[in-house]
Parts: sequence; structure tokens; C-alpha cells
Amino acid sequence: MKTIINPPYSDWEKYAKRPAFPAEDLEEKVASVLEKVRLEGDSALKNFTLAFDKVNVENIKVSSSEIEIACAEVSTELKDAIAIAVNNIKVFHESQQINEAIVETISGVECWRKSVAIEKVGLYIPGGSAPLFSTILMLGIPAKIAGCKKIILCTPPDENGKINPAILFTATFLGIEEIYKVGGAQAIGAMAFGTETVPKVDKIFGPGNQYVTKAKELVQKTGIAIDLPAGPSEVLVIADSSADADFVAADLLSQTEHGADSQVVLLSNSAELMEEVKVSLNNQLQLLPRASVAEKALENSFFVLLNTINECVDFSNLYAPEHLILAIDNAELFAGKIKNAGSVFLGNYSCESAGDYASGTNHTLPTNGYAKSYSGVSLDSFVKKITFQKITKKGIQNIGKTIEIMAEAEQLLAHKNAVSIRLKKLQDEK
Ligand SMILES: NC(=O)c1ccc[n+]([C@@H]2O[C@H](COP(=O)([O-])OP(=O)(O)OC[C@H]3O[C@@H](n4cnc5c(N)ncnc54)[C@H](O)[C@@H]3O)[C@@H](O)[C@H]2O)c1
Ligand SMILES: N[C@H](CO)Cc1c[nH]c[nH+]1
Ligand SMILES: [Zn+2]
Repeated sequence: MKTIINPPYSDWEKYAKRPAFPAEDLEEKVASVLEKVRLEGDSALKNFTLAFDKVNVENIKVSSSEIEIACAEVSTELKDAIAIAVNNIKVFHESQQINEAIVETISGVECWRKSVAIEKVGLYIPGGSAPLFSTILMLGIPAKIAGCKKIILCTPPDENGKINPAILFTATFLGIEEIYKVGGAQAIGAMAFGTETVPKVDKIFGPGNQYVTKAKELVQKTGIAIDLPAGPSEVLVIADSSADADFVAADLLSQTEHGADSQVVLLSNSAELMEEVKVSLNNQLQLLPRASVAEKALENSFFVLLNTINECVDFSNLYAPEHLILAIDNAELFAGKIKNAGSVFLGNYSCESAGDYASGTNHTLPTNGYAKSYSGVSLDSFVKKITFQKITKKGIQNIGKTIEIMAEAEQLLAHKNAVSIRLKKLQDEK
């Protein structure tokens, strides 16, 4: 872990960067996987699953008996925890339903907007290094609230060709029954183009590794919508001397265990706090079962000592973290200055894991600096907003002249005529 002490502002851009470890020929490799899936359908899915997941899968679709067996294997304790998380995530996402008013822009001209669910959506649930069943909650709950008619789910099988029981239980709990055993770029190709077994969808959602993220980027060019670029997890903590060093270290470690390509960052105005966090980090690291993954992620991570919390906020805005924790005095005050972040956690007790699982906010968030321009997944991600308008005779008389003048100035006389013809009719009726 690198520590950078009071870097000059001109160097900030250089430091505020993610590690890049793209697989060799990533784009070429993913493009060829997608093309094979498009041309060969299920047989390509099975071949790639054998090649990348090292397992022979006979039936790509998960059967109802597999689901039944899996649901019985999940403990009551976990089922109860999932039910509480579902409730919180539901409440928060339901609050995003807004009924927009009909607006009369000028007498006789009414405009309004309506949210209409995207009909067919495909959810990708990562399963390479950990079975992220919590991601089903983050995608499935808003999809259900939005009213998406067809919701399918793809996730990679384990070495025995099975899907983790918690994934099957969570999907079933939300009423998602179409589940396919396929992961990586091949899963994205299947949902984008459709195969004999996997249906084509209108929009693909979900985080994933570099193969998944690249595949989403590439299929987007073929006309399929995607949610956002959601790659390796990251967290940036801004902490002052009021922070609890053990809490800060625990929060940093929480995101390092997602993968060696994750990055965590600590910004502080206190050298003492930074030293305490380092000691705590090393102590807590020893206790983690995934310590070797976390250690690798720490190698790509860094601490920056700055003069003030305002400077820390400015650096963070430049970095645009997926998750931002403000472990500082007056966190609310500084929260108003945050311009770029996926999700913000205020105060010493707002740990990032809460947002990952159960507080209610969505954990599918933009990484790699995309928080500068993208929002995380929300109810809006699952709808299209269609605008409507109703113009009366009086309305066209009120805005007709304006449209005619503008159309003529653009030299689009057919546009002008569509108005003029109506105005003339109204004139003739008089
Ligand atoms: N940003 C977010 O909102 C968010 C949320 C959750 C997880 N994540 C991130 O998602 C990622 C999940 O990654 P993962 O790997 O655990 O699971 P994954 O499901 O994304 O990827 C596993 C699949 O990758 C494919 N694959 C593996 N090696 C390959 C190779 N050499 N060539 C081609 N394909 C290959 C396999 O088919 C495998 O099924 C992590 O980086 C995690 O940090 C991000
Ligand atoms: N931190 C991840 C998003 O970057 C989400 C997650 C799922 N499970 C645990 N964490
Ligand atoms: Zn996490």
C-alpha cells in the first residue's frame, strides 16, 4: 500500500486512477465469444462453460426440482435475513415511483411524461469468485416494482455444474423463475442475441468481471441497452481524527475481498489516524479467509495525506469513487460538496457493507470513475419515460405561429406546413 504525502494539486490527476489489468487481447477475445454465441447459440454456451468454468452443463436452464432442492438447503436464519433486506430495498425503491403532473405549457397545450416498464430484462449475477445473491435483490426488486414482464437471470455454474442455493432461493423469493447456468461474456451474448434456450432481452443489467463488463460494452453497440459500467468494486474513505481507525480499516478491507483488481483509498488530514489504520489493517487482514485476494487488492490501493478535509473532498470528486465513506466530523456538511460518487455513507456507523446488503440503497454502482456521469441502478433503470402531448384547437392557434417561424428559419417547410394546414382549416371554419 502506497502512501502519498501532500501531493501538489497538479499531481492529483496522476494518482486518482484505477489499476488496469486487462486480460491480453480482451476486446478481441470477448468479441469472438460473442460472435460464436450469436452464430452457434446453446452449443457455444456449453463449449465456453466447459472452457472457462471447467464444467459440462447439459441443461442450461435450471429445473424446478433443482430450485426446490436448493430452497430447502438454505437456512432459516439466511432466509429471514434476506426477507428483512428485501423489505428495506423494496421500501427505498418504491419511494422512487413518481407520478409526474400534466403540465399546461401554454393555454391549450398539455404535456406529460409516463414511466413504462422495459418489457424483457436480463439480470447477470456474478458467481466467479463469490455467489453474489445480494445482487439479485438489487436488480430483481426494482425490475418487479417497475413491472417488467419478463425477467431472466444468468449466473455461472460451480465446478459441479450447480448454482449456489442462496442464488436460487433469492431469485425464487422474488418470483424470478427463468434462471440459466451460464456466466461471463457468453451469458451477456446469450441475453443480447438469444439462443435456443436463453431468450433475447431488451436490456442487460448487472456487475461482473472484465469479461462481463467488456461484453456489455460490445453488445451495446448492437442495439441492446445496458445498465452501466459496473466493474471491480472500490471504496474511498475520507477520515479525520474523529474516525475509529479499526472501523476505517474494516471498511477498506471489505471491498478488497471482492477481487485482486479491486481498489481501496484512504484520504485523511491526520497522519496519526493514517498510521493507526495501517496497523489495524494488517491485524485484521490476518483474520480474513480471503486474505490473499485482499492483499493483492491492497497492492493496487493507496493512502493520501492532505492538508484539509476540503482538499480530501476535492480529491474524491476527481477520483469519483463507487462508494464514498465520510468518517469525519460534520459529515452532513461535507456531503453537500460531493459531486462525483456512486453512493455515500455518512458517519462512523454507516459501513459500506450496509449498502451492499440491506440498508435499502442499490449496490450496483458505477466504478472506474464512471460515477462522474452515471448513476447506480434504480427504479428508473427499468423504465422508459415516454412523453405525451395533447394540443387543442386553441393550443395550435396559440403556438402555431411560433412553430411556423422556427421551421421556416430551419428551412424545413414541410414542418411549417403541418401547422399552417391546421391553422388554415381553423380560419376557414370561422
Ligand atoms: N460495481 C458493482 O456494482 C459490483 C457489484 C458486485 C460485484 N462487482 C464486481 O463484480 C466482479 C465479479 O467478478 P467474478 O469474476 O467474481 O464473477 P463473474 O460472474 O463476473 O465472472 C465469472 C465468469 O467469467 C468468465 N471467465 C473467467 N475467466 C475467464 C477467461 N480467462 N476468459 C474468458 N472468460 C472468463 C467465466 O465464464 C466465469 O463464469 C468483481 O470484480 C466484483 O468486484 C461489482
Ligand atoms: N460491494 C459490491 C458492489 O461494489 C456489492 C456486494 C455484493 N456482495 C457484497 N458486496
Ligand atoms: Zn461488497
